[in-house]
Amino acid sequence: MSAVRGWTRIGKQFQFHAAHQLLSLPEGHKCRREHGHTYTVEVVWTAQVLTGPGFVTDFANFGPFKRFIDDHLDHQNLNKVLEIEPTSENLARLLAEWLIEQLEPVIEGQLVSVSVSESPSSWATFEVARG
Ligand SMILES: Nc1nc2c(c(=O)[nH]1)N=C([C@H](O)[C@H](O)COP(=O)(O)OP(=O)(O)OP(=O)(O)O)CN2
Ligand SMILES: [Zn+2]
Repeated sequence: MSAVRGWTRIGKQFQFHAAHQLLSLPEGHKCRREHGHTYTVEVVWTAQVLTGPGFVTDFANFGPFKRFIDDHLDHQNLNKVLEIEPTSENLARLLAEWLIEQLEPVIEGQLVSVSVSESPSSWATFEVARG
């Protein structure tokens, strides 16, 4: 065991395609009109102690999160399937809540952040506050 202590982070990306419109924006704003994005979601997960061959957690353990995205968000109109205004910021928080409630109790490590990107040039990150 090394004398150097610290936390190790891993990241995994997921994609989905969905339509949305931001109805809180003023009339005439282009994002008020229904349109679509190929969303990228990046989850960052951390642990202090590695398990098995040297994993924070097996990447395969994110399978239930992929299924949640596929079943509830992919090829959906986000305004119809969510109760929140579907901004990147709100989606990042919603997905973080799902990961903390559903995945943290059953796999090693813990959530650091969730980023949601509507395009390669824009993203929003929700960072979990601990302690
Ligand atoms: N802070 C945020 N601002 C905006 C969001 C958001 O989720 N958070 N979302 C939108 C719209 O969804 C819009 O579709 C994306 O906006 P924008 O990046 O401005 O549009 P383009 O992809 O067409 O990018 P260009 O740089 O204009 O080509 C708006 N704002
Ligand atoms: Zn949009």
